[in-house]
Amino acid sequence: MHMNFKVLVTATELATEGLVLLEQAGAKVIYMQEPESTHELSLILASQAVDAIIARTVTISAEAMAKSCTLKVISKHGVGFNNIDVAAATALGIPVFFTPGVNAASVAEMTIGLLLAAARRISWMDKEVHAGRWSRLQHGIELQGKTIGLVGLGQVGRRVALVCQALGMRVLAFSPSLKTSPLHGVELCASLAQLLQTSDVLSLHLPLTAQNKNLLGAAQFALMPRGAILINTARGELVNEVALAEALQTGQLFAAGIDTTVQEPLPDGSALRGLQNLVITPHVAASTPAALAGMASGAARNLLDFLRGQSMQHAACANRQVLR
Ligand SMILES: NC(=O)C1=CN([C@@H]2O[C@H](COP(=O)(O)OP(=O)(O)OC[C@H]3O[C@@H](n4cnc5c(N)ncnc54)[C@H](OP(=O)(O)O)[C@@H]3O)[C@@H](O)[C@H]2O)C=CC1
Ligand SMILES: O=C(O)C(=O)CO
Repeated sequence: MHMNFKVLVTATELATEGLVLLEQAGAKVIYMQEPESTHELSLILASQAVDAIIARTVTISAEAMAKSCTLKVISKHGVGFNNIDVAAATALGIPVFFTPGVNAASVAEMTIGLLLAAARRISWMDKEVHAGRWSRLQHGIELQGKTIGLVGLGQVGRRVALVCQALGMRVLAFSPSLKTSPLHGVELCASLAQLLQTSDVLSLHLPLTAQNKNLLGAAQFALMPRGAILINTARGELVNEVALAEALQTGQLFAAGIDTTVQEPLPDGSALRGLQNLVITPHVAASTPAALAGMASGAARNLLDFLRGQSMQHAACANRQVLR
């Protein structure tokens, strides 16, 4: 069915695999010039008849949604929909769809990359050698025989668990809704505190919600064995960044590897800037061609199916009640 409608992508581009689906359906696709600008988002929604948003990382607030009289559906390009005010969308009868699983392999691979880079000080040594210094005294640590604690054991966490087992690590996990472990050899902890106390490495793989903002701060780092490693490819706001910087400076943490920060892009005055034992990437864990294709086509398909009035029974929806 050919339709006449407008889709706003909150980025400067969309992978061809999604774009083709939209264009074949007759959509006019528009983009943002500054993908992190809430101001630009509001301006577009106020001035153009947008029917659907494909949401990347910019905040989609109640105020922004209220600017539009035509918005019918929000389709998250990815998994973590914490940047979307789902309660406000629900009040307006707007469903929020997302695309579980399609980026999990890429995110798990980045998690392992950050873990190895942090444990073996790879990024720091690389900079040293490029700068003409042959520094061989910064010993990294071996992971075999160490314990990794996973907070969240969903699509990403499970993949990370399997690779860590192959590295010879003991794998523990905390996920409140799990009563039995879904993976052979992965032991469940009864509480986050228990996980923290027993983990040489902690890796975050849970969604950000209003309840778990600042899940990790000074008190939680103090519970961990001295010299532990933190990996965060989930969301920056799960971690108090000032406490993280201090733990890295005092040696309470040996190193950290993070792909997400509280504010993105990382602001000039951030406590995290310049720390030698911090490996940091700009929220790109899911930015491989394979994952981008999966997210773009999944997000496009979700909004098209919804606008065509098809059954959304099998689609992942953050506010399924509006579909009834
Ligand atoms: N850096 C990046 O580019 C990317 C980041 N992400 C982030 O990673 C997160 C995980 O992704 P993914 O594995 O695909 O998501 P999943 O939904 O598959 O897994 C999340 C898991 O976390 C569990 N969980 C929920 N609340 C808690 C809690 N308080 N403590 C411990 N576990 C909890 C969930 O359990 P239950 O379902 O029972 O509630 C679920 O098993 C996403 O929410 C997203 O924020 C994801 C993709 C890309
Ligand atoms: O899928 C997600 O949650 C992402 O962060 C993708 O960038």
